[in-house]
Amino acid sequence: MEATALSAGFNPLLKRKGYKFPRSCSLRNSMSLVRCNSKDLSFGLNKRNPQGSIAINHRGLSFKTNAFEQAHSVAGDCSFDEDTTAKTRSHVAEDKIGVLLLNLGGPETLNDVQPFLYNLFADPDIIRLPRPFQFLQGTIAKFISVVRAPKSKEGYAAIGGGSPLRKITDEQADAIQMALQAKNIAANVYVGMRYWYPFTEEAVQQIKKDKITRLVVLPLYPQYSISTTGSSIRVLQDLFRKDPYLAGVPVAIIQSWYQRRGYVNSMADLIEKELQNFSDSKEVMIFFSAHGVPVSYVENSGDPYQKQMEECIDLIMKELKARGVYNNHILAYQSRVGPVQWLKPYTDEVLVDLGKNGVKSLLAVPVSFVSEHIETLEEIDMEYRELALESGIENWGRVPALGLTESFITDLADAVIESLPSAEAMSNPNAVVSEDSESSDAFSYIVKMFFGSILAFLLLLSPKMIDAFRNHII
Ligand SMILES: C=CC1=C(C)c2cc3[nH]c(cc4nc(cc5[nH]c(cc1n2)c(C)c5CCC(=O)O)C(CCC(=O)O)=C4C)c(C)c3C=C
Ligand SMILES: [Fe+2]
Repeated sequence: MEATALSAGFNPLLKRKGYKFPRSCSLRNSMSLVRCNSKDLSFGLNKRNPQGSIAINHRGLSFKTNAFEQAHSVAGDCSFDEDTTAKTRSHVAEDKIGVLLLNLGGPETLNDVQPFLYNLFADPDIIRLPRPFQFLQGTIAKFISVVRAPKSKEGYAAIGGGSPLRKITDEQADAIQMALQAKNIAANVYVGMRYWYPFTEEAVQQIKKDKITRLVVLPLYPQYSISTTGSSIRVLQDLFRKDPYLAGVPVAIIQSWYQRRGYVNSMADLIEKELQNFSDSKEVMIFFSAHGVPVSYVENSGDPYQKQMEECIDLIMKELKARGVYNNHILAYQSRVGPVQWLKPYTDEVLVDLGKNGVKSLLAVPVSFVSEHIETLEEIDMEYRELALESGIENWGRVPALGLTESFITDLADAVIESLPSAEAMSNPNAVVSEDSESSDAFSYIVKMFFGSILAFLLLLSPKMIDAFRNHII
């Protein structure tokens, strides 16, 4: 896991601070620190419960923890040194802790689809225009969102008329809050979406209202990409810099967590379980399908997404091998949009090739996201399944998203706890992004803007471009 304080975290490539955290921590907090509704919580130390276990039941979810086990080590991999443990303890005692889950957001009704797409394409981390053309971002976003909306609406209509992302993320927030309570950490867990309600701005307002004094930011993307975690953190940075209260709140950002044991093991559990549904389980091709990003992100902007994705798959496969599962596997990228090159190989092309090459059984594993969403429920379950069956694959399976899997939620709670001591206030709230010297030449700027606008509109209106945005299905 990489956790960085807010001031260090916004450009992981340039400003990595080099924090190193253990995979688990030892906590010696008093149980009296647990604050929650007594109906939801029971614990005690008596003859019937000599381990001092704590059971929490809340909205149908339940967690158990062992107070004594916690007192020594949560998972036993390794533990914080005395100093870090003492710091964690003092934060828990003195601070009002908040956890902000960052996610993408999704349209809840078909009427939301076009404005949701507008928000997405208006994000300069999604459509990255050269500086002289950035004033066109809103217009281009409007244009693409209108062109793409009908196709997108079909997809959302096929999964029940809207994205399930808000509901699932709220449930994950509740579950993480309870898992933290089970580990003697009282925290408020907030959800901040990038492109739809509840927006990150709303969550941040609530954090301020609640007078949170220490914040952990946990993006719900296992791997870091400029287009996902990077984009959300940029928004957060702007909000924190502008506000004197927030600028002083110590913040820790967990940039990526695909390498955590709890995550890797939970993924391996799901894959192992799903393999059992095949009669020829040893012959099944494990097909990891990740959301793509344009190649330029990786090659020109240093996006670590592809490297992290490959490492993530290696870790999961190593874990499976350690369990005696030796299936073949492959990684491909799905969901490309627009006319540029995306990370290869493309999921649809690989499925066709595998079918041609005689693969008969295939287990699809969505790996870049931890909730069910349009790309698992529509793109994988419907479109790719159909394509695979047409291409000669006879047995198809799909691993569910991690969602509320207990071992996974518990591990995220551990990640939060481990990052608490590293939280730091923004060190330089007045820092402003330096102006590009290019724009100082006013005349050349105006000329570029004028011809740029004409060129951009000609390009955008070309039939090839319209088709690329309309038909590359997400
Ligand atoms: C790690 C996950 C994701 C990456 C990386 C990512 C990059 C990325 N996405 C688009 C364009 C679209 N994404 C859309 C939906 C969508 N994207 C992700 C995740 C990642 N995106 C999720 C989980 C979702 C679904 C949300 C939901 O409603 O359930 C869409 C809209 C869907 C559609 O039109 O059909 C678009 C468009 C780009 C351009 C990009 C990288 C630059
Ligand atoms: Fe996306």
